Amino acid sequence: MANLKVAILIVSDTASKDPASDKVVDALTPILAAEGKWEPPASKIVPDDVFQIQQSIYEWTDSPNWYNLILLSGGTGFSIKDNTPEAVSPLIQRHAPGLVHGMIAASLKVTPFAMMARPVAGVRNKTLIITLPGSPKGAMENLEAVVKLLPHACLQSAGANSRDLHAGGVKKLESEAGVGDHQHHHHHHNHHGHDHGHGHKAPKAHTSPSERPQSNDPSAGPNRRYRSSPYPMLSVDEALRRINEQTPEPEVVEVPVTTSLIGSVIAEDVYAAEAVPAYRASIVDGYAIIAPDSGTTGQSTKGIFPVASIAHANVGGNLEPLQPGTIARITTGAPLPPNANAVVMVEDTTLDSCTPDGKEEATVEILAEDIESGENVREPGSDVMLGSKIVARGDLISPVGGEIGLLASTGTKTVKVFRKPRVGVLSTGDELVEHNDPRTLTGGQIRDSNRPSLLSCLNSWGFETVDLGIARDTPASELEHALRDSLRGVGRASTSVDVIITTGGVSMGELDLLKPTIERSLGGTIHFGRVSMKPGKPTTFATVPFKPTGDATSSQQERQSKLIFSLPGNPASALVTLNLFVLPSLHKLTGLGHSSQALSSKPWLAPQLGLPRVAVVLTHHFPLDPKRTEYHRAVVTASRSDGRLYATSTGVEGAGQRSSKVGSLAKANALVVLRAGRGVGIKGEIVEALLMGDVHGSDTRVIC
Ligand SMILES: Nc1nc2c(c(=O)[nH]1)N[C@H]1C(S)=C(S)[C@@H](COP(=O)(O)OP(=O)(O)OC[C@H]3O[C@@H](n4cnc5c(N)ncnc54)[C@H](O)[C@@H]3O)O[C@H]1N2
Ligand code: MOO
Ligand SMILES: [Mg+2]
Repeated sequence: MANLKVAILIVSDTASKDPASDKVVDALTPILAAEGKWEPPASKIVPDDVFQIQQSIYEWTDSPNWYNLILLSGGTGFSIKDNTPEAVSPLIQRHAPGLVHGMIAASLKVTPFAMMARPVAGVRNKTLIITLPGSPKGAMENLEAVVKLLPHACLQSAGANSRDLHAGGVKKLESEAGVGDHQHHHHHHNHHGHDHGHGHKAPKAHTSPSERPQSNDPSAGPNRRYRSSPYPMLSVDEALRRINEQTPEPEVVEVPVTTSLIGSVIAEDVYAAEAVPAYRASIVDGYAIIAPDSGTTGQSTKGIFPVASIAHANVGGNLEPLQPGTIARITTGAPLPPNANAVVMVEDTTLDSCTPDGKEEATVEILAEDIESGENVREPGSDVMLGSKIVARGDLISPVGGEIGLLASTGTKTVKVFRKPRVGVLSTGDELVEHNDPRTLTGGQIRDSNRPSLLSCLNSWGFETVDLGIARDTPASELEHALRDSLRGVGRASTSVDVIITTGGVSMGELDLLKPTIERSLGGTIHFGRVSMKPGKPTTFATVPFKPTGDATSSQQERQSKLIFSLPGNPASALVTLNLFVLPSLHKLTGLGHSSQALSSKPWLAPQLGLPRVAVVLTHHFPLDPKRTEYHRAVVTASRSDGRLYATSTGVEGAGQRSSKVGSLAKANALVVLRAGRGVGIKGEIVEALLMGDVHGSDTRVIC
């Protein structure tokens, strides 16, 4: 069955100028067709340009419309302009040297020049990527050497679940993610022309700017940096989906019951080890009596009775059984004496006589006549039954105190919870100065406001944080070392962190080093590098492989891959994206959202993950961004007169909502979600908002 998708990328300056000159697509197509497993190939031609090669690969591996196999042809030789392996290697997550050996071995049987090829093969996401020589003959020989293995390799790379390969869901996902400049180039070229083979051209200096190949290698210098971002622009929904997909399942730890449990999620049902109350207890202050059994009629509880004994709440030891015709004074919570079966409130009695010394009650008159057996008595286990489930897997230990109270009341010593993630926060940039540095700022210096604002936000959510300080842009290795150290738990992070949050350095500047450092130096995978939102467009999310050190038990505590959220440097952008993207991931790591995951087709939107979403009424016009969804900072109040929530901007005029203005978040307790569009969100309109803080009531009429 032909259901595997293959794309061919021709890398050739010549063919990119004259598509008719390409012969490779026509040479490879029949070889694939003969296998009967491949759809007709998509193809595209790009010049020997790292940026364009990588952009094509991203489109075919990182979009919802991904391909099973990418074959690149050309640019694998030794000539100066041959840079296909350099473009492909950083994007490969798992290398496949066996395929490389297989291809070279096959070529060596034909020509010793095979040693001059520099092929690369491996997997990115679910896609197998293989580079082939640029000559049609060489490309055919190499493909033939491995073609039989490819369907199996591709299915395994895709998780061997071919059902979700290209089923209907793809189109749906695509339309959800389909924002911005994401394009497809699936046309098939049937052109003929001369060979654009590799390796035998005279080296040529790239003197004119347009000929300089672009590169994601920061050491290549500013004149070779990307001039448009290679990262597809995702919708917020697709970005959240990828974060959820990459966030590992939470780990289980056993911890003592203390107040530090607050914010933890229970990992294993807890059953009451003790009944509450453990004995028959009085609910009121009064007198324990022997009331007639229910059903018996005509027997009044009214009358004068001697007070035989006293039961206090803190009583120890055994109580004397109550004799018929007598009553026992008792306090709230105290155990009933044996034989007693009801308690009459002190308010329903009068003192009849005292002891001779005048200090004690001798007889008491009960005024109530219809007290029934069981009245004002808590039976053993009637609050919490012995062995009953008191908290369940997935329950959050809230700061309200109810769950901690239940655990404490039943004498629960330890509980199994999901380990809360440890989060490191790193600022990046040469311009940054500690916020409390006493010196006057000079030149382009900026006070580091992101670290304090992000750390305080994370702490308010109850996560353990590590202040990772500032990493300078120069030398570039400082950033790499800061990231490595915090993953390994050395330096400022004395224990390794689970999640790293960085700010700054993710956009298009020549010193914006986060993306290349993660991909090239840490071998990480960038799951997205741009999101169609305002603020926060260059928000970047990556995972980096992590090898735990130490013994087996400690390795159980460690995750195999760690998450990096590289947020934009602009202070408002950093704080908004922390709220929007990082919180749902931390919630999932904490064990939230599990129960609804099974029910929902969109687990990343489970109500327990991230900020609460509510409907608010706009109290004035809000300007809209024509292209990007805006997360407009606002104050939301609850009207006491109509019970609705009202949103007022923290500033719409001038720089009001500018990404550099962290003050747009001062006093804000909500992000109003304004879908891209023309004009304004109209006063009175109801829109979605994400609540960041407490909502207070308002007496004033907010909207007239
Ligand atoms: N040519 C383009 N330029 C920019 C684009 C674009 O698409 N094309 N995107 C813009 C957007 S949107 C944003 S947001 C910023 C993101 O910038 P970076 O993440 O690369 O951050 P930096 O360049 O390092 O810094 C930006 C800005 O923020 C200040 N900053 C950085 N760290 C801190 C901190 N810890 N505390 C306070 N302020 C900080 C920094 O000094 C800069 O002023 O890029 C646009 N450019
Ligand atoms: O996307 Mo940026 O955060 O607007 O300034
Ligand atoms: Mg920048």
